[in-house]
Amino acid sequence: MAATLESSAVGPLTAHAARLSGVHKTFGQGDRAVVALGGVDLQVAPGEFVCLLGASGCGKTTLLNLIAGLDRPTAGDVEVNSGRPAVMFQEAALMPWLTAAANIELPLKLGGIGRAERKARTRELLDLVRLGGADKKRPHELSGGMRQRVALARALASALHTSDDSRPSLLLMDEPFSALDAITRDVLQGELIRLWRATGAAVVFVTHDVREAVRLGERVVLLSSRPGRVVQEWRVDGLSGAEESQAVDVINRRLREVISNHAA
Ligand SMILES: Nc1ncnc2c1ncn2[C@@H]1O[C@H](COP(=O)(O)OP(=O)(O)OP(=O)(O)O)[C@@H](O)[C@H]1O
Repeated sequence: MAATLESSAVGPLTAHAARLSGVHKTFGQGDRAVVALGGVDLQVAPGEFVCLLGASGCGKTTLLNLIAGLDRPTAGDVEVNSGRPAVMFQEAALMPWLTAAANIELPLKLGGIGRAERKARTRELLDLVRLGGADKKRPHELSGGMRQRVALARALASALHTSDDSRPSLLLMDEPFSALDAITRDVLQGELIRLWRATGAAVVFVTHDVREAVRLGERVVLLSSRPGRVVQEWRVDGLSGAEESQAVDVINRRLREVISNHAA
């Protein structure tokens, strides 16, 4: 993929879309302090697809918020070498009064892109997420899966078109498919892989579903709970069907160990 090949030309100092070094995050103070992250080191290469996996409450969302610049670490460094990262959440969070097309167009408008280019890019993105015929519909007229497609197109609009072209795009996804039924989730996972290949954006995808992490990611990063730390990583790209099932078993076992250690 082009973005992967280009990464070697970027040079060692900038060969990452995001880099976290010794990141700590504590909420509150004194007796009530919650150490959400206790020293996280993580690098995401340009164009890489990384899945963050962990039990509920282990700090996945906190980590994503830090990369997005929505919050600051208590200690450590978060470096992001991309345009403004785009974020996609579990709920589509669309503007209810705007059509599907207008929701996708909004970040382009806010990014100061001219009307003709905006319309053309929106049309391309609608086609990319296979919603060409639903452009004039408002969110309440769409199914949950369609709303997530609009949210995906909007995130891509924001990641790809407000970023300075010399820097890689970064898409941050917080359990974006977890509220969907199994069939719609399966379809959208396939779409996401297709879009990721087509755009070359780096993706950090948060999930607590091991199967989803292995299917989507090139790398799966397991976090421990309270404090959240990187426990183990696996490369999971290019696996055959049987190897993929094996990886799911191994990672599931390790996830259960991490959860039971925490509970003990
Ligand atoms: N603003 C906040 N104030 C206080 N505590 C917080 C705040 N945000 C998160 N926490 C705590 O930090 C820890 C990590 O939360 P976070 O939402 O990042 O976990 P998560 O892994 O995303 O969870 P889930 O999978 O359930 O969404 C939790 O113990 C949570 O209660």
